[in-house]
Amino acid sequence: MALLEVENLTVNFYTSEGVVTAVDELTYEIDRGEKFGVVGESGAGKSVTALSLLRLIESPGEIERGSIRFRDPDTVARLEESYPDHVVDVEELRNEYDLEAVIERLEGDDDEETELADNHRYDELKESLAAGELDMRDLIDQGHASEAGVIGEEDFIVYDGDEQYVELLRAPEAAVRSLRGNNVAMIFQDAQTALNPVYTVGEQISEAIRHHLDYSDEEAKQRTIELLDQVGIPDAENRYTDYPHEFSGGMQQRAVIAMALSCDPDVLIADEPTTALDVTTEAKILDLLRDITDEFDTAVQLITHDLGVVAELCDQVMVMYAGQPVEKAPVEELYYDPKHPYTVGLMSSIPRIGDDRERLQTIPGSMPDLIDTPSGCSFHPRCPYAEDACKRKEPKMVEFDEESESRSAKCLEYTDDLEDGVGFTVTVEDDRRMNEAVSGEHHE
Ligand SMILES: Nc1ncnc2c1ncn2[C@@H]1O[C@H](COP(=O)(O)OP(=O)(O)OP(=O)(O)O)[C@@H](O)[C@H]1O
Repeated sequence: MALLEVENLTVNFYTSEGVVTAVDELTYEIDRGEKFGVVGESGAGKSVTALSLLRLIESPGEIERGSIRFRDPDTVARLEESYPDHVVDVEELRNEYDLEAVIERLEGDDDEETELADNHRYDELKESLAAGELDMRDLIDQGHASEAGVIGEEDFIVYDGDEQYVELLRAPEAAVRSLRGNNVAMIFQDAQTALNPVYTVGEQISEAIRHHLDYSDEEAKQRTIELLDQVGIPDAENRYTDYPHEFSGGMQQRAVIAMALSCDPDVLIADEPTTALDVTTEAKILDLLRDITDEFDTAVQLITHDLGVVAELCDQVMVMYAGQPVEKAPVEELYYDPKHPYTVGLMSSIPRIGDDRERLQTIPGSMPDLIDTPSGCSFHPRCPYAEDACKRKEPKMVEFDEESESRSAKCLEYTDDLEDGVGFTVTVEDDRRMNEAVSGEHHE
């Protein structure tokens, strides 16, 4: 069972120009220890997704709906001790409530103005119920059980038989704060903004350790020195008292990684962790991230616009476009056999390490306006293979049986809705892997 499950996550920003849907019904999961890459151009919704996991979306942004479930038995037990009145037993609710009656309660609350009526969710629920596909768990996870008053708005610890998890989106703020750092930590692209220039690097890491763990000053210092050593800071004991400006860019990023790992989180979110670094340092930092997160069995959600970086670190990839995933696959399968034209476009723009040529090709056009996303497939205005159907029909995420279960892509090609189909070919030479990916004749 996955450690982290994100389901139908939708995040809007209410701007003066209109409502920006930055993340749109996003679903994915990450296993314990898995290295999960999230790739896409600027504006795809990668950072908003990451900030949602930490519940750090600020006004005018709002997490509109969805579920973010964190399944770690120790964490469930820890939080249950502090929040014994926020526990839900799904089995009891199944016995107590009739699903149809719960849905009727929602209808009873409804007037024409409500969102539920607006987006036909109520009808969808009824259809799923009629098809025998709806369970109390769905109503809980989709937020309807709390809307209908079946559970409290902050009932976030869920037991269902042997399963147990915390629902981040219903957790009280103090519980979320205890998850941040302890369970889900984040490193940002720019180490300089993460490190405070007026404190020594060592003090800052020690402070993070003391804040989360019950360590004395001396213990925290020893742990910091160990960590600095582990992330490859030479002469860690003496460098403990250095200020951030006395560290090189690569060393600063190593220190930030040490700080993020100091409390042994289950998930580390790394948002473009190597963008500010030169190519050689980037490779070293990615190696370090892989080794050290393997050692601690930490799951990583790596956010980047660069498929080359994903190849260095990740097992699984999700390609995002305009707030939605367009393709998910194990990393090797994605590189050797990409399914979505956007993925192919991204691959074409991977520069080869040591190659000073300009990027081979870039995808023409830019990310659409997220206030008024294009009809049908949101990638169609930029897609070299777009047909009329792509303007009209929104593709579904199609799972592929023939390979691994975790492969899927969102293109009309895979529901046989295209007349000519997508015509790219990808050639990859073994020793050069995906850096030689070449898209078909359509990308001139
Ligand atoms: N504070 C905000 N106010 C309004 N819109 C926002 C805000 N933050 C993000 N957005 C919207 O959300 C979209 C997705 O942003 P996000 O930062 O997640 O993209 P990204 O894929 O991480 O891109 P980048 O690589 O540039 O960080 C943006 O295009 C923007 O329209």
